[in-house]
Amino acid sequence: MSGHGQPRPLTARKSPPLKGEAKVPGDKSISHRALILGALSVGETKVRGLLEGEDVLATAAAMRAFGAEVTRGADGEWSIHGVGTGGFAEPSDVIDCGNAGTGVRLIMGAMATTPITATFTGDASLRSRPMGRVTDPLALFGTASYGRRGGKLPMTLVGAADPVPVRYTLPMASAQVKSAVLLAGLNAPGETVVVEGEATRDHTERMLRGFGADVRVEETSEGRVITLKGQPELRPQSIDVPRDPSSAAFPVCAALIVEGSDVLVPNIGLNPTRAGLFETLRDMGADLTYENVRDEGGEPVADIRARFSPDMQGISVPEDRAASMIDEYPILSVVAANARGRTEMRGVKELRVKESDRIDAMAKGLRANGVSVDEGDDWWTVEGRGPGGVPGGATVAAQLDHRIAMSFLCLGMASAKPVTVDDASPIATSFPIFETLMTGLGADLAEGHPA
Ligand SMILES: O=C(O)C1=C[C@@H](OP(=O)(O)O)[C@@H](O)[C@H](O)C1
Ligand SMILES: C=C(OP(=O)(O)O)C(=O)O
Repeated sequence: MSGHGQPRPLTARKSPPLKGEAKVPGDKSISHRALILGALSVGETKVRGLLEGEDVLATAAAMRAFGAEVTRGADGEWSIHGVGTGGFAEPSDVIDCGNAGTGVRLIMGAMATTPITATFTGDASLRSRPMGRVTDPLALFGTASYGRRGGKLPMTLVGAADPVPVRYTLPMASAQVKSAVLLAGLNAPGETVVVEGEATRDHTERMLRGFGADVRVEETSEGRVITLKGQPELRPQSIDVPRDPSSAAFPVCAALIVEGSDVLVPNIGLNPTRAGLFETLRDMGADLTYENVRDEGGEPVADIRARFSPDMQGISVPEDRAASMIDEYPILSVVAANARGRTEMRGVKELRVKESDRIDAMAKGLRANGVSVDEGDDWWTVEGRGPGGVPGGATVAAQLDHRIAMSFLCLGMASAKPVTVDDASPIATSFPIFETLMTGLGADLAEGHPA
């Protein structure tokens, strides 16, 4: 897993035009959920297009540790024989979720209302991230947790023996916290209610319904009120995972900033709770079109075409869009550096508690490559240098963060001098084919530092 081996420096040089089709892997959020809900239903769930990145493979291993049978067929189709709601067995060893915030937080929720004990850990990045945001609402069900100071992993959860249903208002915009509470509510009697002030990705609600749970969503003056009826018998499903918009963001944005590019990224999930980046790029003047828009398995899907866009202007990104593009701010800032004028990103303090402090990581790396960045607690601004105007030439720290590593490699594809990331190994957590895919489009990526 990333962070356990030798660091692997990777350098991106100015790229010739990027051309062709970029088939990105399956959606990470949907992949985690398919494994977890498959493990909580009785019978066999089949999943095609599962993301086979380290984060999701850690969740697959965890589901085995809780008693589900999880296998991969030779054709790449995954099969999960679940144990039913409340049927998780007590794992005989520590659950290592690697780099995955989504994995650990959703699994904590899924086991929290079963009378078993489990201990969770992860890599150095995951061990630095806050877990209190999940264990606080889980305590309301009757779950006890014992972690390091500040609510950090390693952490032991003792599942509630007599869970009570919960009504919880999210204190921050987080689909992981919302999902943990809903998954815990599955094994509590009565109705569990989550209220979210800002809409976050709704894959858990959609997939719970697909598995036969009773989930109601109402828009009220408080926000979205999600009500789940506890103790359903989940029915196994056959799931086709759409390709990940958060991975699509990299070839799309690289095409917008590399002169002469024209790239088609087919079959991308465009759930409105995930598509904020593409709207923002269009607002900046990007040449980006949706082709063949359709509905697949309850999720909107389209092919995205991105062409070199020399006329992009910096904008002030609407704050209420933040949740729908939260993982895309690092790559947006790379596009912003190649646009004209200032791009302002506000209401984004959640970026500080991701795999790295993403405002800090991007600000340091952009400055080192000749881009001016200003930042406050929950905002940052990037001064555009115009198309191809970034000097480049620096090595940046990826800080065990896949999105930071991929963003700076895309920066290097459009900069005057090469850009190096000190360790590209975290990319395998979410986008294991990133290098092959980008070099297939024409990008110049090479191991090591520039000579
Ligand atoms: O629920 C999910 O699948 C995710 C939710 C988001 O995290 P938060 O819930 O912390 O905002 C996002 O950053 C992460 O990559 C995936
Ligand atoms: C924040 C991310 O993931 P996670 O929280 O699952 O580690 C991400 O993939 O950008």
